[in-house]
Amino acid sequence: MPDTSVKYVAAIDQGTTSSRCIIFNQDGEIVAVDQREHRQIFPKPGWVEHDATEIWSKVQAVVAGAIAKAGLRADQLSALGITNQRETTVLWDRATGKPVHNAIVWQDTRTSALCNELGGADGQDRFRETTGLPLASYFSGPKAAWLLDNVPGLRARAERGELAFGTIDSWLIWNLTGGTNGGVHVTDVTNAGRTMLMSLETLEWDQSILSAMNIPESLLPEIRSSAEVYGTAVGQLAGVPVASALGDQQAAVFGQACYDTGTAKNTYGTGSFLLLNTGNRPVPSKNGLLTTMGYKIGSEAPVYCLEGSIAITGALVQWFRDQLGIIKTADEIETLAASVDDNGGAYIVPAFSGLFAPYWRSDARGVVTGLTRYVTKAHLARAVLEATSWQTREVVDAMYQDSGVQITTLKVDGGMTKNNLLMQHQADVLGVPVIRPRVSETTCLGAAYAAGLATGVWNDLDELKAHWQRDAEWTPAMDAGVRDREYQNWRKAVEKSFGWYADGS
Ligand SMILES: Nc1ncnc2c1ncn2[C@@H]1O[C@H](COP(=O)(O)OP(=O)(O)O)[C@@H](O)[C@H]1O
Ligand SMILES: O=P(O)(O)OC[C@H](O)CO
Repeated sequence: MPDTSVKYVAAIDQGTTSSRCIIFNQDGEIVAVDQREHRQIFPKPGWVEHDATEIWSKVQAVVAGAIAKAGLRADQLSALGITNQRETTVLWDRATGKPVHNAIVWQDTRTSALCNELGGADGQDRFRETTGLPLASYFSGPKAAWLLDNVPGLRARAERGELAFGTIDSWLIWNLTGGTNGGVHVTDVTNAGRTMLMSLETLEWDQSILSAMNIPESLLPEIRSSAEVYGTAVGQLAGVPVASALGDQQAAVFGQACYDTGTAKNTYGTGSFLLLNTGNRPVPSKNGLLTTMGYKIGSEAPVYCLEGSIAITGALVQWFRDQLGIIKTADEIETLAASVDDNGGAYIVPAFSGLFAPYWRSDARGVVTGLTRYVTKAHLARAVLEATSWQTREVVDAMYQDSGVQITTLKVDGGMTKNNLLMQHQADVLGVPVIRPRVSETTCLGAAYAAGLATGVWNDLDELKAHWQRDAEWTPAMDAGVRDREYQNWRKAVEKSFGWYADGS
């Protein structure tokens, strides 16, 4: 039976491949977890969609599952926090509550040509000063513009004020708080910051970008902080304050207690996202990173981050398993890779949908290079894992060049961090210790923390920081000469991936 004197906070993590709900107690410990996958829809090469209605059903199911497993009633939850896959774009009809098209997922490349067109003479940097982002198919604004221009009737309906735009946080909050029956249409600064429509300075929609992309403001949600009560849930969570929203990578920053300027975390999932807290001012990037929001607690000053977004890391392990069939489970890759001492000279650059940070090359495609007859599947298994650590090394180098901050330890989380060989290689190629916390579900934890701060479950960041505990640490052991030589090889391999896809779409 749950302890009735303890306060509980629920968090929903709506991710790219699955949704989960985790309930935490006041010590930040997990009480119950429920998780469900949703369909990945691939209508054409490079296109990736989700059914937002299916996502909403799965979210309701995992909330019910987690509450049941915890043996709690909704009225025992002090708050609900939301964290989500970022950039994925939903348009829905305000009157019916139904999406007007499948959601366009962050990985979808259909807007590459539109982005090239929008860039004009300024190219990728046209909106960078205002938004911190290079023009790339990754972000939501061009996805919304594409829908308005390509789905018959949508532009007229949007101009009549009949439609709503949202990233997944907005879609969930609107539904959780009543949908067509009074649902609130809001987003938080971390999600709004990934649309390429928000100014990092004012934290408001930027009129000149809206007009350049031809997006009516009436579509857009109100931008709020990441930790405040947006509304009260109805339905199975009736009465629970919906009290936080954070993009999943920013939620991991919050859950990893990266509250001090100069602290960083890397989350290793489908892709990997390394965020460095740069304090209360945005730091512009000249080296292929994103300047992005970290979080904003109520009326406090916003915190900014530099981000190195890597599109494919864990997804390369999935490809090795599912497309090549060399391993049967993701865990097997460690045993196979450990059966040899090195990569045998082979490198794999997983530019499956171009390369994100620090290159932003939509013309890149994957390469396997350095092959000789000596190379076995075990060497390739190593090359798969090393692709993750080398890509991370490149974004860490870019962080240093942009911010002058030399990362002295790296906090890590996500599904790949259970791979010891990978984590050791990561420490080796960065030359700094890599540390994993005891609660590895840092994304949900961050959303729960923010919701709990907004509702008085926790008082301040110091209290949250005290919950963080080390679980495992890997220290660098590689000879510096070997490391530098291998890094050069990696960079040569990356160059070979450029220019494979001529029109960049
Ligand atoms: N033992 C392992 N070694 C390497 N990669 C792994 C291992 N176990 C899982 N993965 C990878 O981790 C990813 C899943 O991590 P997760 O944090 O759940 O990702 P996401 O939230 O993006 O779905 C998958 O891409 C999978 O291939
Ligand atoms: O859902 P994830 O964990 O793959 O994260 C996706 C990122 O938010 C994309 O920007």
